[in-house]
Amino acid sequence: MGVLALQGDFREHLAVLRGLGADAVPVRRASELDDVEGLVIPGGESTVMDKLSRTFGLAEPLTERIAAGMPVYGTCAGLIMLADRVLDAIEGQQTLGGLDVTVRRNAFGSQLDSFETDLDVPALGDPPVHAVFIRGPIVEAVGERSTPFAALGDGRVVAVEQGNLLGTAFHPEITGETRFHEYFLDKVRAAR
Ligand SMILES: NC(=O)CC[C@H](N)C(=O)O
Repeated sequence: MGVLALQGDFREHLAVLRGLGADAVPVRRASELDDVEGLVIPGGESTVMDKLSRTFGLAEPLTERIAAGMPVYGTCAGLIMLADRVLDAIEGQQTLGGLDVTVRRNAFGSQLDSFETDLDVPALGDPPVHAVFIRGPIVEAVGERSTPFAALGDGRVVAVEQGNLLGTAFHPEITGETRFHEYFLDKVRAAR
């Protein structure tokens, strides 16, 4: 398992994955990407992650691996990196793409930039997920190829799935929640 380690909270993801028994390694260059079967893209700042991934020559191989079916789980900025379309992006911001969704960056406005809530995630069962949003995005439009995975009480989509891709607008890696990573590791095993 790889965790994209250019920027953001990659250490937290490595810790959760290792706690689940996965052989998890940081990925900072294209040669390291060749060695992994699945990848987590952490939370952080999507604009910075975008620039660094292009500077370090990772953007192209990442896009190719995603298109070839590598399982990828993106949290928050990682979800933005996976989205095919981004609203409120900065000028010139690019994404890796793959997820047929439109996300809006920093969607919760200044007062609610960060908040926590209990979220029902049908695919994960009980109990509800304690979800922490930190200047998180929202999924404004779910395209034909992707499916909502979780929504807020008002119906706004905050997690999506599309084949081997999974994205959450919040951060399970910082709350002791392991079910998303377990669900994702199952995808990685199934893709072998
Ligand atoms: N916690 C996060 O990952 C924040 C995402 C950040 N606001 C962005 O646009 O990339």
